Amino acid sequence: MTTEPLLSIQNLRTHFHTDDGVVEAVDGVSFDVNRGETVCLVGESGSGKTVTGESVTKLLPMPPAELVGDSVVFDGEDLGTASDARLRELRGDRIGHVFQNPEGALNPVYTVGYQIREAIDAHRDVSKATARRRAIDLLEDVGIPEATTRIDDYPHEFSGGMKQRVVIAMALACDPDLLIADEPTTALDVTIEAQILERFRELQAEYDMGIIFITHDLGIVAEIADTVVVMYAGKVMEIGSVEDIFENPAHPYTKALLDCLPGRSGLEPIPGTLPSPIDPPAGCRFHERCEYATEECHAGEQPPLSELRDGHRASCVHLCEGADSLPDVAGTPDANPHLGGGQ
Ligand SMILES: Nc1ncnc2c1ncn2[C@@H]1O[C@H](COP(=O)(O)OP(=O)(O)OP(=O)(O)O)[C@@H](O)[C@H]1O
Ligand code: NI
Repeated sequence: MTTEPLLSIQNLRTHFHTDDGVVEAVDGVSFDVNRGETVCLVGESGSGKTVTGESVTKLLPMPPAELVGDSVVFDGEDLGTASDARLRELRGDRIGHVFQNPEGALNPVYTVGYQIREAIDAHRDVSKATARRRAIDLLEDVGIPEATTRIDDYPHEFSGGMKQRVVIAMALACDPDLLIADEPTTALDVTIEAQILERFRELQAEYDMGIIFITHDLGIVAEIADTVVVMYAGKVMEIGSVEDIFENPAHPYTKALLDCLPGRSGLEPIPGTLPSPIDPPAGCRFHERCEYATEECHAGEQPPLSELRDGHRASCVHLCEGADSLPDVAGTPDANPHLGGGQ
């Protein structure tokens, strides 16, 4: 038994070179994924979740993308220096991806059966008949009715939700050690969603698969996550066990996200918008929207992630040096001049 993490991301920085300037989409993100562990990436739209997932095996178009601070170690192997051929070998075999957009993941000119068999053939030496049998099993596993006949249909003959299931089946074709699933169940109804999540769980139990699960749905996070990574504007704001995050959220951003959950104080989205990824503000990237922000939050770098409890860390100046709660500034008028001081 090895105790090394399955995947270790250290100071990942992924930038895009655009006509308007450099987009710092992911700016110093670090976390580990252990075998059998589900790590959920959460955060508002544009936080850098997808770019983080796609940086692992360099699925991004380079250029415009560039991996600046580049340390991704998968099962002891440095993917930062791995060749393109090696990365292709790992993708779809030991590392499976479910993309946020299923349309882009399927080729309209081939049947879904052909595409799943290709995914198997590329990495396994099996007969055509075996690959076909396996493809049918995979389609059944993700809840496609009459998989034996549906396998010969083309992508356009499937509804959006069905296409998404095909994409999930493809990602699972080679029993990956690591599954990176980007909003995999968003297009699906809750019954199928539950069925797919159950399938992930089974594979986890069977093969000790590690999962990076990207989602907006904090209800799913509460259900499936072991560890939660809260991202905002390319940075990790907080990281901890699912219990830490839901029962003891430390960063004001995490609290604000949780407050948007049904049954909590409000259903309103967090006021304000993400800062420009080209010219992010100094200090904490959340300070312009933070009700706890004080002068010291406006300058310098994003505060380091400081440890609150075993493995529970948050990036907030008010929580440094072992303090484990925020100062009592909420509600204090003009604690944060950006918010207009409670007028
Ligand atoms: N090809 C690209 N060129 C320039 N900027 C990009 C590119 N791809 C992503 N970005 C930018 O990188 C940042 C992070 O995007 P990303 O897609 O990772 O966010 P996300 O957290 O996955 O959001 P969502 O929840 O909407 O999927 C955004 O500011 C986005 O505009
Ligand atoms: Ni995304």
